[in-house]
Amino acid sequence: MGEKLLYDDDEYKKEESRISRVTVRTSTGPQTDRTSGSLDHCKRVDMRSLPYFCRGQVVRGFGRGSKDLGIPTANFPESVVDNLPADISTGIYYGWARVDNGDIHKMVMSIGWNPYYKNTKKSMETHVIHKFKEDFYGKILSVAMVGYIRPERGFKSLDELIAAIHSDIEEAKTKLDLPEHLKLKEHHFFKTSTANQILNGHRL
Ligand SMILES: Cc1cc2nc3c(=O)[nH]c(=O)nc-3n(C[C@H](O)[C@H](O)[C@H](O)COP(=O)(O)O)c2cc1C
Ligand SMILES: Nc1ncnc2c1ncn2[C@@H]1O[C@H](COP(=O)(O)OP(=O)(O)O)[C@@H](O)[C@H]1O
Repeated sequence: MGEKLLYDDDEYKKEESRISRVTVRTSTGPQTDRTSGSLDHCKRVDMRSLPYFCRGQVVRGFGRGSKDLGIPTANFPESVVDNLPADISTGIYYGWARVDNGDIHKMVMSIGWNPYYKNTKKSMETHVIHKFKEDFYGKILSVAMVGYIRPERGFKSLDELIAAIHSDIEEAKTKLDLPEHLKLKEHHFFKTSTANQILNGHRL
């Protein structure tokens, strides 16, 4: 299951044209890496490409999120990852998330190969900033990615990775309180039933 964007009406068309404008500018020159403060040849994400909306069923990952990091991350299936537009860069994003038709919560998401763990498969992993009573494998996760935080990085220790994720969570919490981000909680995307699904733009 790999649903991208689901709308029924004109909103859908408007949003679809915006999605097709998604761009990531890759700079060839040196620029400041916001997380380390060092000069680095890194991808600069054009914020105008966001928000990006997607939806899919939560599948099992390597089980490290809760065990190693104390930060559970819900994984999207391959079909969702493989259908990301090429111009959505890997890296760490923040936004809004909803499990099935539940409440909308703040979230942070990592897209890429988890350089610390040297994964061979690209993944999209969402930490929902909320304490759930139980796991939600198999449920439908809807996310609106609204802002970019930083590129993925390798770390010398697990503690450094954990500290970086906690700092991402704090940044997400603050940024998502901005009016332009708060209004996305009311977006039509979150009002559509998860039962009404479109797979990569085609109604199922
Ligand atoms: C906000 C956030 C930032 C992350 N940043 C990195 C990173 O910079 N480098 C990295 O290797 N993994 C990063 N990760 C991914 C974690 O390593 C990953 O979620 C963890 O390995 C759990 O994977 P699992 O769900 O497959 O068990 C990040 C995850 C989140 C939620
Ligand atoms: N706040 C949360 N954010 C994300 N997932 C959560 C949260 N609370 C519970 N979970 C559950 O934990 C799972 C992720 O745990 P994790 O240890 O990272 O395992 P996995 O590698 O299988 O994804 C999610 O799929 C979800 O069912």
